[in-house]
Amino acid sequence: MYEKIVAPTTGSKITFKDGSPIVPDDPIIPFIRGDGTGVDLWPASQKVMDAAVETAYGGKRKINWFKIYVGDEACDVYGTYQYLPQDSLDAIKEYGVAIKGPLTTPIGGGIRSLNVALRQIFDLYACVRPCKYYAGTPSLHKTPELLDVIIYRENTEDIYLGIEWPKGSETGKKLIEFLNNELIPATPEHGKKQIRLDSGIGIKPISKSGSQRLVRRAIAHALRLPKDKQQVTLVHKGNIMKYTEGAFRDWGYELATTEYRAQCVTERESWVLGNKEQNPDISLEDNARLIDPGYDALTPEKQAKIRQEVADVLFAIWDSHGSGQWKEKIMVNDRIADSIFQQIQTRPGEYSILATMNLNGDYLSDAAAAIVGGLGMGPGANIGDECAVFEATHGTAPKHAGLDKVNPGSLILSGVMMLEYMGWQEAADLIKKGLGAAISNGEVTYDLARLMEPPVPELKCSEFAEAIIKHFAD
Ligand SMILES: NC(=O)C1=CN([C@@H]2O[C@H](COP(=O)(O)OP(=O)(O)OC[C@H]3O[C@@H](n4cnc5c(N)ncnc54)[C@H](OP(=O)(O)O)[C@@H]3O)[C@@H](O)[C@H]2O)C=CC1
Ligand SMILES: O=C(O)CCC(=O)C(=O)O
Ligand SMILES: [Mg+2]
Repeated sequence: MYEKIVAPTTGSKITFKDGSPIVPDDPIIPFIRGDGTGVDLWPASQKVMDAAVETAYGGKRKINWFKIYVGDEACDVYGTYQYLPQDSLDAIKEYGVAIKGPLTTPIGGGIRSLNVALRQIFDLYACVRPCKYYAGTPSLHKTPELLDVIIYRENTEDIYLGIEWPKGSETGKKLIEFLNNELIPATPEHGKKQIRLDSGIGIKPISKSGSQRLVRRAIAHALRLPKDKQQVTLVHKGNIMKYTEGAFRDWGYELATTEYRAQCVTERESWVLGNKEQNPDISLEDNARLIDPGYDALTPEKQAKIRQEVADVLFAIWDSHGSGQWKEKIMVNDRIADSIFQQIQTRPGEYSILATMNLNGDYLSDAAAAIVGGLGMGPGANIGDECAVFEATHGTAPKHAGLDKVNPGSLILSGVMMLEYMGWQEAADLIKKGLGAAISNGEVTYDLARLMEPPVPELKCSEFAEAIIKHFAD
């Protein structure tokens, strides 16, 4: 069935039911080693995962690894430019859960990202990136321990749809002329705007269905968190891009207040309810004034709209959410993207799940990882309804490739996410314990060692993996 790869002769397939995996004790899991530092990261990470599973289950459970090829390694095996062989796609489709090291994307070249291709081919629409502090991890931030967020980044549209035309191309020019001469003049709100003829053009589509399935997963995750972390923040730049970023926010709220009506309260609703709880006789107008501090400066039409909003909230959810019941619900709020970058630094403890569109989530996940120790501590997962591929937030870090130097923490923690997704919590917990203990003990790779006070010697990538395993026994 495969051209150049052979599946393990022992082991069984993971299957899916209603979007969740059904995992045998001997799953076959395809893995992609990755380019650049993947040569160092993968062996270290596999070793830690195997040791954790063996220690936790004493042979009753075992992962049967299935080596598949994507990226530079694939070209060695399948031939020039064969970066993404059909064999590898077939294997991921067949076995459902896979894990990968980083893959190179040349900037500006003809090759689209292999990472993005995998996410799109398997419709892995939720890119889940937790950023949590492990005790003892050095950080440039003063209070990294307060940050404990999970980024839910939409993974299939926005810039990931990758529809672009270069400056000067025939199609690009045609599109600009069509926009300048027909569509823009036909849309009065665009006034006399014109696109410069020497522009490159990129399309940024944000769909309602794509946004809502992402937010649905984010809210479902929030429901599984402890009470004090049951919050979903919709991140957007809707003040500037109303029909893409603003729509993402609106569709998020719509989903929360329909499908999850019983479980959710929005921040604005909580203000309306709270105002009435404080003052049961409060008028609609005074309530409106409190939820919108600029109320008195608004036009009568806008004021009427806010009074109507207050009336609607009280009518719809006072019985189910009023008298303090809303405090037991998932809080859904929204923040403008630039503001959230400063908020996770100045108020790290105030956020939990951050639901984002694609590009905002890309930036935000690197920034949040930096707070809790850097890209060596940033795990991730790409989750769809019938497939999941686990991988770190960082890339191939080419200047460090092959030196047995970089921090395997991100890929190992991506393995932890995979084990948790499989329901193998005992093995996942062992790794988290070993990793935490190794860091607390100052047994770390260069990236963390350079931040430690007092300084500690650097461990190699492979030595860090061994230190984690050693600390399983603590
Ligand atoms: N999912 C994927 O496979 C991804 C792939 N990429 C691709 O990777 C390539 C390189 O991208 P680049 O922009 O350099 O970003 P990278 O994330 O690869 O590296 C940037 C810097 O982050 C630090 N870093 C990254 N990984 C680790 C680690 N494991 N341990 C410690 N520090 C780490 C290093 O900083 P320092 O040197 O200061 O210590 C490194 O130089 C590009 O082709 C890009 O497209 C990028 C992101 C994701
Ligand atoms: O595919 C790439 O090269 C970049 C992907 C990326 O930056 C990410 O997934 O965070
Ligand atoms: Mg990125």
